[in-house]
Amino acid sequence: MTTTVWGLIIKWLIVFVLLKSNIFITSYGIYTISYYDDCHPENRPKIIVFFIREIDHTKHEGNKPRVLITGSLGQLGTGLASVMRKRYGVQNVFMSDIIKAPPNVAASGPYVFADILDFKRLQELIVTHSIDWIVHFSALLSAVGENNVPLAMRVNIEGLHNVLELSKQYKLKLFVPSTIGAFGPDSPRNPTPDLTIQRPRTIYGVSKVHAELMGEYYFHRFGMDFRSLRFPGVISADTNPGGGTTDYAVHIFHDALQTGDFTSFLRRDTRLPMMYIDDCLRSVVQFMEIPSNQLKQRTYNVTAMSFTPEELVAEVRKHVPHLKAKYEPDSRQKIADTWPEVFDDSNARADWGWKHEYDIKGLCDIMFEKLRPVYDTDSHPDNASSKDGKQKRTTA
Ligand SMILES: NC(=O)c1ccc[n+]([C@@H]2O[C@H](COP(=O)([O-])OP(=O)(O)OC[C@H]3O[C@@H](n4cnc5c(N)ncnc54)[C@H](O)[C@@H]3O)[C@@H](O)[C@H]2O)c1
Ligand SMILES: C[C@@H](O)[C@H](N)C(=O)O
Repeated sequence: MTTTVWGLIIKWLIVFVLLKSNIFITSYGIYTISYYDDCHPENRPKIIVFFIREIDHTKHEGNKPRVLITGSLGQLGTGLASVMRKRYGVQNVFMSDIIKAPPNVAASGPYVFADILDFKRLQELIVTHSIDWIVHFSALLSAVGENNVPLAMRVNIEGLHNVLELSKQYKLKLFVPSTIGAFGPDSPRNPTPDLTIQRPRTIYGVSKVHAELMGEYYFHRFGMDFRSLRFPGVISADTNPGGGTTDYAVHIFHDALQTGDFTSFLRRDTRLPMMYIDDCLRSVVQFMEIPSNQLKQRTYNVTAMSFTPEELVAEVRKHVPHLKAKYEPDSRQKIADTWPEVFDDSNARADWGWKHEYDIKGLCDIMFEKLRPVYDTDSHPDNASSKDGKQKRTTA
């Protein structure tokens, strides 16, 4: 007999022994199988992969997860959809939001309307498209939330309740990002660990602590696979920030290239944790693919660097030496003064191998590499985006 036939016989003998010994046929075993079912193939133990192949009932291309991203037209969603589509297949990742998608996004893969406050619509999408994971990005950020507290309560709190209930009902894996804004003036600020006092002073922060606690409750009470990462300020070139306290760290790059004049809305010495978007998106994918039993917590801090506006100006001047900078703190200063200065993400690094790639120098290099062509080649400064879809600065 050939080696292949012997291999098959040995494999089936192993399955037979496993079946006989009930290792995977208990209710726990079935749970384990469905759990591994939505893992990336590389992360699956080999025997279970083999066994799943025999009983696989999913119709998804290559057994990849089907993902719904809410609020996907914001700063983080478009990039995450692109990363996940490369990994899981274009047709397996559904972008959704309440605004009309720009042509480049509409042409890039499935995009659907979904108001996070509309439970039935979300339910319909989950059932129709056989969704396995939700990445819940819809939110009003810190500064915008303070300007419209009732709306922030609806979107950030009621919206969360909808995705929690649906994830429980349909046994989905749910990712909800949290933030440095989930801490407050009573938290240790340098460094801020995962587990400490959380008494935020913004509706945004309060809604994120609520999300962390509700998600962890659903995990312990119902076994729902809830996961959350607390992000620092995220800095991106391809998309604009959505109205947060850390937005100055994106504005500076556009201002340096557009006018050479930058006004920081935070004081020169306000230190905040930050991260380049590629690190942020990589952390989401890596974290979502870690087997559930390897996670010691459901909510982890992640970060890459911490700097002040003055330190960022110094680094940006290495690329644009003529940059003029002023510091005119506004209402966002009060928020920043209550947030962590340095984030302790040692648990994420130890438990699931989180590692950032971009420090402040790497961040500035990549931001200028991406944004220079946008400002150099486009002769229409009022256009919000260049021909390749890269965004010019549009927010105040
Ligand atoms: N960007 C950051 O620096 C940062 C840092 C920490 C955490 N986060 C979190 O990551 C997530 C994504 O952040 P972002 O920067 O992309 O936010 P963003 O403000 O850029 O985008 C939020 C999106 O939510 C959508 N939205 C608003 N109301 C909605 C509704 N009723 N139904 C559906 N969608 C609605 C908006 O249209 C928008 O596209 C948020 O939960 C945010 O709290 C972001
Ligand atoms: C830090 C983060 O949550 C967001 N960029 C904000 O400033 O609101």
